[in-house]
Amino acid sequence: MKMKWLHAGRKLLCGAGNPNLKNPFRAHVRGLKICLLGAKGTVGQPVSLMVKQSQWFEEVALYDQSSCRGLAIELNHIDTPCLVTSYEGEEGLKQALKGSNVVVNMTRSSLKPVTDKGDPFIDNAPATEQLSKFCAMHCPQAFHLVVTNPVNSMVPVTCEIYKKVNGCVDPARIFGFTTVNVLRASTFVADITQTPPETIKVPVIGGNTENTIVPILSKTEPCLNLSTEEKVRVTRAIQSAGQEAFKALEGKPSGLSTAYGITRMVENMAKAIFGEQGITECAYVMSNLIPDLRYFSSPVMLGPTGIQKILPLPELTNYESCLLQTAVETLKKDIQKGESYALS
Ligand SMILES: NC(=O)c1ccc[n+]([C@@H]2O[C@H](COP(=O)([O-])OP(=O)(O)OC[C@H]3O[C@@H](n4cnc5c(N)ncnc54)[C@H](O)[C@@H]3O)[C@@H](O)[C@H]2O)c1
Ligand SMILES: O=C(O)C[C@H](O)C(=O)O
Repeated sequence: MKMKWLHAGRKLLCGAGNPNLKNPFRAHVRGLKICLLGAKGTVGQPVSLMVKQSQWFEEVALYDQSSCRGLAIELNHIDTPCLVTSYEGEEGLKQALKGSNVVVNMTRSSLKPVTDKGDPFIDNAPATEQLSKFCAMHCPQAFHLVVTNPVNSMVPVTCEIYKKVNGCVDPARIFGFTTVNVLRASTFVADITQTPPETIKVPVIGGNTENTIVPILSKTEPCLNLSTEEKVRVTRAIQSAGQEAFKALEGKPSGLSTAYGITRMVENMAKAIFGEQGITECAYVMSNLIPDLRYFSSPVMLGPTGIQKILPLPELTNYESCLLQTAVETLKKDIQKGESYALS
């Protein structure tokens, strides 16, 4: 009988769709709310699991066009303090976003099979447009991380929608996710130099597609002596890693390493919100670092209200300058595509 009651009580405490049901024993968790859009997907599910284990979030709000109720119930069986809630429909989306400090857009809206890559922009722009409208209305102050590809165009879509809805956008709070390229860069450099990957830091600038990803291997920390041949080999490996994994995963993106990178990014956002100083991450943001581009990925310093500082471009080698030139030409078109879509 007691077990039954406990089970029923536990069911209620799962709080799927009911954010008011909070366990007072969870109160010691840092009080931030994160909302995960597209939580049911290949990327969304491992992110939900990893964020459930984070000490920085009090509530993890799951939203997807397909119900996340079961996912929330299951995750709440994990005995970490934060509460996972799930929301459905338009009213649910508003509730999911309300009070969120961090929002992650990881949606992919194609009805086509995942193996048919098609044009991810055409597939994904409508959902990003619709969800950004809700974010602009219900949590304009949240740190908004755009994971949905093509990031090069989806960040401009997101920013333009905020401008349309609110008349302005805070460029310090909208981030395009590129961390997975940085993870790959550290790992590949470590492999070639036989060093521990977690000690290697490589700035990766530009954008998030093969010919816009520009690793700055000349500024690797600690300073490493790679031959020209090694630099070219590692650069190509970093640029093509997403597509290689996509093929090997038979038409699915790298869900797990992406989830790891997203968790690192949102935890760093949380630390910055709580006042930790000196946190830098690479992200694709509104920037005037490159005169011809309105958006660019580079190391940025985080603060309690978003990007505190976009770090200056380091001095590049001739090889890196050539890569950057190619990236700039593609980025101009990608940015234009996103802005025109949002303004049409
Ligand atoms: N930036 C990066 O480095 C990076 C890396 C990997 C994946 N991605 C991108 O992340 C996205 C997600 O990839 P995935 O493999 O998890 O896709 P997926 O198809 O497995 O999952 C996407 C989820 O989004 C949901 N969704 C679609 N439209 C929605 C809407 N309007 N509202 C709410 N939910 C909606 C779907 O129901 C689905 O559960 C893709 O755009 C992918 O390209 C980016
Ligand atoms: O989703 C993709 O196209 C690949 C993704 O950006 C990745 O780098 O793994």
